[in-house]
Amino acid sequence: MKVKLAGSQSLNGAVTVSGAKNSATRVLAAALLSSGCVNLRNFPLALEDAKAKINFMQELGAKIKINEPQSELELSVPTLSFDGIKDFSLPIRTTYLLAAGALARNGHAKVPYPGGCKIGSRGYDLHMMVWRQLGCAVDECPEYIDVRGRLTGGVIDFPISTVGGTENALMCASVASGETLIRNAYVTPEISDLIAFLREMGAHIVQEGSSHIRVQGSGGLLRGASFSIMPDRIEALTWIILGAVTGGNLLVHNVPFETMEVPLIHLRDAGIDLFRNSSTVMVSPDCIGPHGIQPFELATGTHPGVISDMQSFFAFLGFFANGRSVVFDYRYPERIAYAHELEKFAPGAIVAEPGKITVQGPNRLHGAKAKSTDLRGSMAQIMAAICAEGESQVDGVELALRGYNNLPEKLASLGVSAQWSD
Ligand SMILES: CC(=O)N[C@H]1[C@@H](OP(=O)(O)OP(=O)(O)OC[C@H]2O[C@@H](n3ccc(=O)[nH]c3=O)[C@H](O)[C@@H]2O)O[C@H](CO)[C@@H](O)[C@@H]1O
Ligand SMILES: C=C(OP(=O)(O)O)C(=O)O
Repeated sequence: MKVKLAGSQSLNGAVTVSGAKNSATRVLAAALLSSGCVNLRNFPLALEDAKAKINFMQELGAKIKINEPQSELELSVPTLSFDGIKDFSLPIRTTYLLAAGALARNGHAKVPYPGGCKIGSRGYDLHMMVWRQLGCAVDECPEYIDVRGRLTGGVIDFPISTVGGTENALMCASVASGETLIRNAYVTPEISDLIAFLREMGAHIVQEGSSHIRVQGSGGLLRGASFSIMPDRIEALTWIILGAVTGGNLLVHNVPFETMEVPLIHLRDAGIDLFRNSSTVMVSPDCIGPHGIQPFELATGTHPGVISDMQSFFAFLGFFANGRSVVFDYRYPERIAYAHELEKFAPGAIVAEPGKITVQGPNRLHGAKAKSTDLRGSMAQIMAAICAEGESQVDGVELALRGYNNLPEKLASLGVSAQWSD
């Protein structure tokens, strides 16, 4: 899929941040742990990743009713089995979270190999460790990972901060029999959302300080629940940065400020001062200080810092800064393919080396034809195309649609002229 955009556009009007991809896709899988009915609100139904997971879960046996106008879905799971699955190619990352529900019911899961964005080495050994530590046998078959056994409490000690590993451990431990201790757990805002949902379903999860979690397993399925997905901090940051550089008057609603303090401090240091109340921010030319956008240097890493998924938006912001900005990424040093495509809008402005992106500003961006390489990179290219002088085309934008709910509709409502086509 591609998008053609007329350049030099500003964003005007109001936009509401949708439910977070990195919470919704996890909570959806966690709903498989319930023997009752689960109602999910503020659910980003248009996300490609959500749609792919919903389809796969329906093939497994989940009954899912979608209420599109209300952004809600209702789910119940009379039976759950991998036996009828013919095609195990699932393009999303969090396939491993489909295991817990099946293990709790049948003691057996066939987990599609994890997909997701190609942003560097993305192992799955820690997931196998989780299942093994909780008493299961794991076998890497050609098409899927075979996991078999009765989930039993144990100790899981993560050697690194892992989002997916912590999520998998929490879900498996919640339905295991006995107690599980998760050491060096990594609790992001989206994982706090997952914990809140698991607790709504009756899970006994106690956080001991910031990195130990103790779970008293239920030894079986959990109860039904109703839950509202938290707003997406990455989407919120995207709108704020795009609004700041395009010079329109943009009101962004449903901003989870408490989850993005550090990224906002970096924006303030770069000369972008925001007018905000508890969950809304006004972005307009008045936000930019008298000396324009200031060059900056930052490193992405773990929360509460700037996370790797925000890297491309800061690189994009560097285009407009009065000098040289540097963005380091220690978690995904290979996440630079997009930068070569982004540079097409300002040839010579970006130097991308593993772990380090240098952007020389300020630039007037020119219309270009770019190719999406990953979700956040694709979005940064769309942002550049909106700002550039002249027409641009960004190919492969289904990658951006993996993580931006109703993106074409939201851009159109803000006055951005764009043609989306296959
Ligand atoms: C800690 C961190 O920054 N996590 C990011 C990671 O989450 P995601 O959940 O994809 O990855 P993890 O947080 O689990 O993994 C972090 C690191 O550990 C490695 N790893 C992970 C699991 C495993 O079994 N073996 C293994 O070696 C990965 O290759 C990666 O380098 O990518 C997502 C998509 O960009 C981001 O939203 C997350 O913020
Ligand atoms: C890379 C991302 O997601 P995933 O882990 O689903 O590939 C992302 O959200 O930027």
